[in-house]
Amino acid sequence: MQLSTLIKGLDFIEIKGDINKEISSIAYDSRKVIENSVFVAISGYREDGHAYINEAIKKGASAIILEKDIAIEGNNITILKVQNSRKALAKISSNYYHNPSDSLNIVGITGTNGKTSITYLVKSIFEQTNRPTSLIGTIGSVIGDQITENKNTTPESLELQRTFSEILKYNIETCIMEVSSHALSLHRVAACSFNTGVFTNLTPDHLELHKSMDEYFNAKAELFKMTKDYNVVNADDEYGIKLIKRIKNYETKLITYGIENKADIYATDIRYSVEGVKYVANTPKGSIDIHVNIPGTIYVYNSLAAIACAYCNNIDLIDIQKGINAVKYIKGRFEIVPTGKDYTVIIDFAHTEDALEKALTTIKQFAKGRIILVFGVYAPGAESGKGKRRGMGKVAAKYADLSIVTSDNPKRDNPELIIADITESIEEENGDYVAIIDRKKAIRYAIENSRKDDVILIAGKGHETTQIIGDEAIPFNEKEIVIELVSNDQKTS
Ligand SMILES: CC(=O)N[C@H]1[C@@H](OP(=O)(O)OP(=O)(O)OC[C@H]2O[C@@H](n3ccc(=O)[nH]c3=O)[C@H](O)[C@@H]2O)O[C@H](CO)[C@@H](O)[C@@H]1O[C@H](C)C(=O)N[C@@H](C)C(=O)N[C@H](CCC(=O)O)C(=O)O
Repeated sequence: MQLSTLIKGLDFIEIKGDINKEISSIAYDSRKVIENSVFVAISGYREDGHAYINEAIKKGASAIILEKDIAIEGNNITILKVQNSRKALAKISSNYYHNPSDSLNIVGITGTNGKTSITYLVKSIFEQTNRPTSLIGTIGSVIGDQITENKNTTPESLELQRTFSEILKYNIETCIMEVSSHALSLHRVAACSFNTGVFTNLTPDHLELHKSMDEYFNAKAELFKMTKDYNVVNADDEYGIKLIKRIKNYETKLITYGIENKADIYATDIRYSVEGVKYVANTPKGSIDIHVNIPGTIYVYNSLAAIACAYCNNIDLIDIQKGINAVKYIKGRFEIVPTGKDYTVIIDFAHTEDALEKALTTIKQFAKGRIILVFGVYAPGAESGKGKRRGMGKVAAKYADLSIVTSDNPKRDNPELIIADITESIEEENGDYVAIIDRKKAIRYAIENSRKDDVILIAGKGHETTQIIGDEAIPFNEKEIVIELVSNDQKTS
């Protein structure tokens, strides 16, 4: 592609050199540069891409997009200075793949909780109408039968636009994707055209990046400026209410959902059991019985959000009903591990105070025995860390009969110190706990000490298949570990 075509629509501070040359590819990592690449220098959190410009040139980059004035070593290098390299990367990536998002029907889902589950529920509903549907999110990108793991929940713009173009090659028209607040703040979705935007809720998380709840909220709210057809918002969430006020005069139509407050799509006659939740969904097109195979109030909300998306896409109520019921489980999302024992083991991704409270109160709705909780807190490496650890400890003490406090992804933090912060708060609330640093040993302890009718909740890592200790990602598949440990448990059967 010619450089002039690639940079079409991009705002520059300065252009130096030839823009009519042919370029071979885009790279924002110097290690991925090939002959005639455009290298985009990004000022990151850990590294500054500007420090790698000369390395990129040595590897063959013939054009550089940058934000800072840097001494360039090389001849015939085109230099394009921009205000924001990440935004520029998004725009040129979209141009490179011929703006694929314009040809897709994209549903973008944001909020602290529920994003992954909603993507799976919406995909399943769409598929009842014989519309092949792709998915991009925490568990990976799903295109046809292929699942590709993603480094991030919402991939960097270059990978994202490439994925969109792959989806079109498969003749798939719909893409349901999770849009993280990081992606919005770091402009990964800057050049995307969204048809529907969904807001689930907002509770403290990722404050290491966003610094305050207001900043976190503002990041999420950006999505709703980028949608063409519908904005779908949870009317029961404090920040959902704030968002409704902010966007109600936007041209994009607003559809609300909820249980408590007045909403366009709402649930009545809710019935809970360990097998899931049943309720009546009321929509402007009529009412229908819904059976979600995953328990808890949170799944009433998640399925209502999915129903709202389906409503916005003109899908019949009967297909909505079938689509939701067809989802039997979602990897690492309140996933009941088949053990064949007289106790229950659940794996859930809950890694915030709010999500942990929701998971534990859901279990309270059906548990006949004790609740044994295995959890840790990942290391965000910022001030928010201690508050989060204490908050999660408090929730554990309130709802769990026994907490086994262990490591999550301690990364470079000292796991003993993380655990000490958690157990300090459990003690203050008179909770019962043991501390076991090694996560596998902690799970073993829970299994060995369980009794008939107990429910073991292993929280925090959900679908993840590694544990990050130091800088190393060690293989750690929680579901496989549970199955192995349970098969060694001779206590009950
Ligand atoms: C904190 C954060 O968000 N970091 C993201 C950020 O990395 P960074 O700014 O730290 O990059 P960096 O390592 O400092 O490098 C800066 C630049 O130098 C370049 N470089 C670096 C070394 C070199 O030899 N050559 C070179 O060119 C890098 O390629 C990069 O362009 O930009 C990268 C490219 O987009 C992301 O992959 C990376 O996500 C990291 C892996 C991450 O952990 N992100 C998490 C926090 C995140 O984004 N999470 C959300 C989900 C949240 C949720 O659960 O809702 C997500 O969407 O995944």
